[in-house]
Amino acid sequence: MLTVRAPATSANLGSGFDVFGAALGHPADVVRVERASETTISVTGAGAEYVPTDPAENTAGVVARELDAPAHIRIDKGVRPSSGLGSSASSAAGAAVALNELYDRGLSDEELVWLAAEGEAVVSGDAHADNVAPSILGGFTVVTDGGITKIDADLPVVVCLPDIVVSTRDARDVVPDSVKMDQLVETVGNASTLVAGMARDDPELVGRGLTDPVVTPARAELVDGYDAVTEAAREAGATGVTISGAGPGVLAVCRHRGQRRDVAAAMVGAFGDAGVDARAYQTELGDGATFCR
Ligand SMILES: Nc1ncnc2c1ncn2[C@@H]1O[C@H](COP(=O)(O)OP(=O)(O)O)[C@@H](O)[C@H]1O
Ligand SMILES: N[C@@H](CCOP(=O)(O)O)C(=O)O
Repeated sequence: MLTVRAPATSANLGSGFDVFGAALGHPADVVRVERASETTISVTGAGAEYVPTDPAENTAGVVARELDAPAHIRIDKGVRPSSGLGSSASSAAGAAVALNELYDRGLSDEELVWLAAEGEAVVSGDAHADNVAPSILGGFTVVTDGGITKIDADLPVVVCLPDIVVSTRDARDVVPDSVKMDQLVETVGNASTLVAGMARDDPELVGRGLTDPVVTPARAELVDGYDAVTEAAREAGATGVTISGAGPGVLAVCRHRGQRRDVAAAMVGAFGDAGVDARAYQTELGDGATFCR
């Protein structure tokens, strides 16, 4: 039996829709695999009751099928589904890394990213790889058709998760079909600023680069209290705030680790004022999938 811990992730980071992603120090899914003649799946942990155990519908089961690696797969969810924290991607990433080793397939990390993205296609309708890439590789990742670039950034963050559900599939439906030239120029500028910030471990630049004039405003409507939470996080010192992935999680970048407590309390409080229960993860950019003993 093999066990892999695959971290939660925050995709998009505002200006990098379907391109940017970051691995979080916590939470994470733990995926255990054992050779079998047919794939079976069992799920425990956060939101387990909402995760399908039919291998054709579970992202980890799809990975096992694509890799022709049947297994008993046990998933302990640290990442609640429909969170905007790459819940479905963590299971896909963990399964891809674990099954590649279990069956000695010899795929590279980049090949595993494209394989795990096939699992994502069953839940969101698109094989977007911006969650599975950081969950496998760690750090901050840039995914394009041409390949994957990784930066090992050191960045304190808070991710606040309200007690509401936004499915990635629904949140993709509200993304505008086209952008205006001034929006394109602003997005390219912000995305470039963010990448420079990641390369320099500079939270001011990363925070500035989170701003996005197209996708985030459209999706903010799906997250009750989003504007107030954003303002509260900024007042508590965050350098920038955006929707994590497709939401409803909200990501805030902090100047230093000691600031995370105040930012987390401000965000949870603002959600509370909007009548929404929430919890906050005080974390940082972290490692990709790792084998456990
Ligand atoms: N292994 C899995 N873990 C979590 N969700 C899964 C898994 N396999 C399939 N799903 C389905 O994926 C959906 C959640 O994925 P998604 O909407 O992308 O949320 P998130 O933003 O947390 O990734 C749910 O409908 C869930 O049933
Ligand atoms: N680029 C995707 C990312 C979805 O992330 P998730 O954590 O909400 O699954 C999108 O924005 O649709």
